[in-house]
Amino acid sequence: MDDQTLETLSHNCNYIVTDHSDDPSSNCEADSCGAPSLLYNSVLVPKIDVNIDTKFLDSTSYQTLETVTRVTEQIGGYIASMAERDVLDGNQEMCNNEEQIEDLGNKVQDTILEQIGENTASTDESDVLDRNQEMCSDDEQTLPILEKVEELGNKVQSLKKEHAVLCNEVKGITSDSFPGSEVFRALENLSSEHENLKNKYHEESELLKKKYLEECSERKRLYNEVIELKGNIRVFCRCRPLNQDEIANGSSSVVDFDSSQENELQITCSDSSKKQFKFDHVFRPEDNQEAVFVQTSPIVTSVLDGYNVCIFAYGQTGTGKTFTMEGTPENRGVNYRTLEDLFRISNERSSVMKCELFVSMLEVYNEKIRDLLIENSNQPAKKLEIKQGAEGTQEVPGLVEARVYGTNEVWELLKSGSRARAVGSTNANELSSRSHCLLRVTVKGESLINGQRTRSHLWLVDLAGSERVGRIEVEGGDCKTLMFVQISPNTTDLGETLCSLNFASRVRGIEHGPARKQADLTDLFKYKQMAEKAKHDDKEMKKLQDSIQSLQLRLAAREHICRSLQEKVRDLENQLAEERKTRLKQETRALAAVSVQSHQAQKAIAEKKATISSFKNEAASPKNHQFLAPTISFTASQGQDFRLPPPATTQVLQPKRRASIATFRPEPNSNVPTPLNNSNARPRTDRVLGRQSFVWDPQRVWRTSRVETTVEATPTAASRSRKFMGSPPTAQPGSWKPKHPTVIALQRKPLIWSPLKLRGMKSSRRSLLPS
Ligand SMILES: Nc1ncnc2c1ncn2[C@@H]1O[C@H](COP(=O)(O)OP(=O)(O)OP(=O)(O)O)[C@@H](O)[C@H]1O
Repeated sequence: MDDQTLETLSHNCNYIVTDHSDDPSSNCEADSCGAPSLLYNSVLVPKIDVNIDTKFLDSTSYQTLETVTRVTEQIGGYIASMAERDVLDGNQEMCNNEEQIEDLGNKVQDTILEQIGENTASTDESDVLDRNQEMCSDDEQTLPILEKVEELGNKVQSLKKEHAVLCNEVKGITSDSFPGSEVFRALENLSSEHENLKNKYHEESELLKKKYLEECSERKRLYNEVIELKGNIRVFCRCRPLNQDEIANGSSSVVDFDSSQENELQITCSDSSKKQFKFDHVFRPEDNQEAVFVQTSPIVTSVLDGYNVCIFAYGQTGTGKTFTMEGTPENRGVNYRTLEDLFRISNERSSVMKCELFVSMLEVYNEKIRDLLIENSNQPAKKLEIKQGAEGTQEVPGLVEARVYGTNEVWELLKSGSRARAVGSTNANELSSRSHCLLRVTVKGESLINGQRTRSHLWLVDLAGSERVGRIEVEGGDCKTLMFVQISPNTTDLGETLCSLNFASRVRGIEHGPARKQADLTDLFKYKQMAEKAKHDDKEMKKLQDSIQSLQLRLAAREHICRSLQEKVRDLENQLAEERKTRLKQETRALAAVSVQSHQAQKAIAEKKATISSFKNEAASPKNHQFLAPTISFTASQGQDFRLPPPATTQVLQPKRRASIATFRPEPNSNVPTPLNNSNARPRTDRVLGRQSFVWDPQRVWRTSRVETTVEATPTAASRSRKFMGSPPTAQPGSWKPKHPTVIALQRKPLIWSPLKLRGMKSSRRSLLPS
């Protein structure tokens, strides 16, 4: 193929090779030219787009292109088939295919070139030229075909290289790289082993956690014990050096430190006598701030353990209280070092404890409290007061609490507090001598292991000059206290030095109760309030229950009374009814008896009359006139008159009525008060009647007695209730026998008229009633 032909072809053909290997989204979809790209087992087979403008190709070239497409498809097919097979086989296949691909690539290249060459040869030159001209006018951008072919060749080469690399990679992949059933089993074993280990680890970690907590509390306890053994009030004495002026004035020191006697000092008095003082630690003039803090820090650690701590400096003006507590930027004092230490320890414990630090600063001057951080918070001045908080702690409500995160911030706060302190007076030194400066550090801690919360305070106090303070009250509180007694060695300050040392010795002798660990009091207070409320509610409930119980008892008693009253009413009503019945019966029977007797009497009288008339007739004869028949008059209840012979007394025969008498009889062995055994209701003895009667007291009857009738009580009533004593015990209806003498007499002895009896009546009161 000559250059011209190639040039012509380059103008007529547009043959673009596009590499899609960077496109991760490419997949097995074939494009318009049928060149597939494959993604298999993370091996990206690059997709080749061969875009040839077919309008410039004849049928042969077109066939060639088809061949190329087919070949490409074959390559894709090989790769696809390789993908479908086992990787091991695929690996081998890949190696075999490598050569095939190479051959095919060469074949494709040759075929294209050959076909293009043939095509060029067979094409009419003039036609090609025409087309070339057309192409030039249509598309100036078309690349020469040779370049394209070369490019394609390069691509094929680079693909080969890539393929070779991939093959090597595939070779590296052995069957062991793929999970077989054994691998799965091993994995399962591993996973179960892992699970067991996890559980074991969890158990062990729980155990360790528990042990850790125990150890922590033990450490705290022991630490606290050590502090307590040292004394909850510890007194350190610090003597400042003689200053330049004093040295210049030739002043000498009155304080002696005996190196053999640690923690002791001697004061040479004006009379040359020596006074010895002993403290928990004695700092000499040459001891620096660091040495002071080494002794101070153990007590500071207690704050993080949840204990309240108070460190204060006491002493004459100019003895170094402020120097010890605040210090200078070069020689920082206890305040700064304490906070530094708190941050350090809280950071060390950060994995087990969450700590928040807050700082407040106040000044007590002329018995007024001034918030020294108020200037920072742009808040108006408030009247602050010390109040007794929950659990007896001293609180200052409304005091600014600044959260601090680091020592730099603390230093800034301390400086601004000191500035605020100085603002109040034109003479800062004068003010500092008269006022107390208090720095409060609040530590809020929360254990990340058991969630226990603590809230403790560290008070760092720089007191006013001791000579200005009338009296200091050290109260039996629950915090660990450290006092710095500051002294001057100067002879001129001897008096004040002795005063301070004496006071400090007394303070050291104070027996302080054991410090208590401070829980977060806000929660505690809340719970305490709730507990108190619950207690109060319990009490109220108990009271209510008691009153309900007593009301129930009263109600039951009243119900009982009511029931017994109802019972009594019923009994009395029954008794009354029975009595009425009995009385009615008695009267009826008595009347019936009287009527029978009167009837018999009438009959007898009629007989007697007949006898008498016959007797009269007999008597009419002279021999019989010696006897005078008497006249008898007798009045019966039925209105019949029985005339008795004079001078006999006429008596009206009436059925006698007898009222029932109710008596109260005590139950045998009964303590129930009755009219008989109750002196208030004792019955009067009716001597005339020979019976007992009583004064009726309805109330007593209802309350105490049982109503009983005497003999006259009805049998039914008696049988119903044993209250009716004296009634016939076996009385049955109809078998009852009257006891009324008249009735008995009338029943038993029928009145039979006899003149013989009339004779006996002359001298006595005549009666038809049996004696
Ligand atoms: N141990 C010391 N070493 C070096 N200098 C000291 C020491 N103690 C105190 N001073 C210095 O003595 C001076 C007075 O100290 P400072 O102001 O702390 O006394 P103070 O007791 O706080 O007085 P005031 O009661 O008036 O506030 C300061 O200049 C301070 O630097």
